[in-house]
Amino acid sequence: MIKLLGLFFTFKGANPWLVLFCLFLASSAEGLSIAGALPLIALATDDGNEEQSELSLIMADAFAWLGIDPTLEVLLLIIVGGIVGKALMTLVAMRLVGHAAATVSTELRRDLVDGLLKVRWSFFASQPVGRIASAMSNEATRAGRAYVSTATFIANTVQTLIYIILAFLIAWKIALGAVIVCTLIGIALHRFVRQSKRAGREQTKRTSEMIAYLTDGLSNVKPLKAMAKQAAFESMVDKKIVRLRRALRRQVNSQEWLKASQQILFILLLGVALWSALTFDAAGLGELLIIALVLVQTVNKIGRIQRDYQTAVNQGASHEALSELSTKVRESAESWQGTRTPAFERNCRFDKVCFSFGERAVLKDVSFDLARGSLTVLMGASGGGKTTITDLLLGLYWPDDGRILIDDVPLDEIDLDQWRSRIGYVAQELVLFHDSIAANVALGDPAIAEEEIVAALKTAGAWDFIEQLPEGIHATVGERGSRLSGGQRQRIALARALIGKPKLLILDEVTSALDPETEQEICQTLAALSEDHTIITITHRPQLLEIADQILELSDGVLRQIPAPLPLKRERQA
Ligand SMILES: Nc1ncnc2c1ncn2[C@@H]1O[C@H](COP(=O)(O)OP(=O)(O)OP(=O)(O)O)[C@@H](O)[C@H]1O
Repeated sequence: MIKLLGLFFTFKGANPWLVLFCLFLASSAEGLSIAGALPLIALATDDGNEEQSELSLIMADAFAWLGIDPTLEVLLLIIVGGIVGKALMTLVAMRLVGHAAATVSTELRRDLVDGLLKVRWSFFASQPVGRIASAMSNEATRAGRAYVSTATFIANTVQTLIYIILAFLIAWKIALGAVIVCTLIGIALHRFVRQSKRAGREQTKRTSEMIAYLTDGLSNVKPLKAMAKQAAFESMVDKKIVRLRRALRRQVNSQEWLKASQQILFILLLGVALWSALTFDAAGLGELLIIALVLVQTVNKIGRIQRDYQTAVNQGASHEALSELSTKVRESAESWQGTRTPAFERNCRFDKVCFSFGERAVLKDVSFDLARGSLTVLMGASGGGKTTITDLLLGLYWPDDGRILIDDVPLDEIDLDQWRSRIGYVAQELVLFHDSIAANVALGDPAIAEEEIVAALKTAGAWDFIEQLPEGIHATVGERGSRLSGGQRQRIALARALIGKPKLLILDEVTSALDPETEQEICQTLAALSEDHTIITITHRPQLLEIADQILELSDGVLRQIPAPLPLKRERQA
């Protein structure tokens, strides 16, 4: 709760003091209407002889000072005006809170996305994507609600404090008794608040687990359907749904138990108080009404504070979880000291590079050169470390030993953003966005013109099939590119890599899903591209080997060079 209060008072863009001021005005307006009710009760019950409360005396003085006669109409106007004023000022305050809450959710989401895009590559190996999806959707929304609940808690606390002051002025003994008994009841019922907090944490965790599992399942829906494994998947999802239901039930139970227990204990308190007043004091009707007013309002307001507190801590669990994830993301941020601009005029060199994943040594003293304008084919057994070499080249991992040099400048002295902006990359696992072909090629860069997209698609050998689509480059590719064939996806991914006119092209199995004819076309494209670009491609396909300037084979972490057949490029140049 302290964190939520801190958030309320320190969140940038919110206006907590203005909110508090509006709430203060709202409570004062309500106080005015209560003060107006006292003479009205006296008028209605004709109890002019009864002992006047402190507040009644203050009101009488105020009327005398203002020169107003406290007639029925004036008093009704004060009561109604006070309540209307309270409603309007509360509306202003809670609108401010609502806007701030929306900003809280937005900022948490932005903060998370910003952090995620800066995070070390290895972070993604340890986090299920669905966990992040859940944080972005469910947790951010609940965190915004937690802000509103905290504001409501503060609003009602302010109103209750002001009300208690008034209650003390009306009938201090009854007010004091009510505050003491309500506080004791509050302490006794605090276990329901703790339960709700635990249920909130559980709910956040279970929702996150369920979304993570569902996201993974839906990206594997084809094999699940193909092998009729939906039932097994469904039963796993169902288990997660049931766990979430349990957490939700616990939350509702604790909320309802608190409400019901408060109502029972408070009505008992009221009953005992009224019985005592009637039995021992023989109070008049007016006095009884005042006792009832003070008691009912005090117990209601104190009870409401506890329920608001309960809601805030329940929803605050999501804010807590999201903040923890954001901190983890920030702590995993990628950092580099390099500031030099990579020229890449001559070559890129691996110099005795060693790399391990934990105990597993993946690369042992790997050395090779990528000469500018050459095409290198990297081959070797599955799991041998080929992708790891390209990951090291991208600066996603760093060598345990040895160096990577760009024109003799160590990679760790180079600004990695600048280096990566010179690279075109096609990953082994092709995932396209559920968007148009154009958007998939431009990757959201508005500076890229349509003609450039078309040119890149033509170079990548994708134009033939796109031309036949009624919507052309504006056709949607479907979820993860599901409306396209594997080969069509590869060609779009190649166009995406080519669009930035990169100096270095890194292609991980870029022709694996192509028919021999298209592969031949792509090989010719790559051979032509390698006159201006440097290309390193991971493959096992013989066609690519035929056009390679250099063939490297990785076996047991050791790299060896295989003599390249007469390259087409050299043939053409001859
Ligand atoms: N994030 C990681 N954490 C731990 N081990 C990893 C990680 N990534 C890869 N490995 C391990 O490193 C080794 C090399 O993986 P890499 O992906 O480089 O192989 P590859 O030659 O590209 O394989 P393939 O041809 O099957 O794509 C594998 O044994 C793999 O299990």
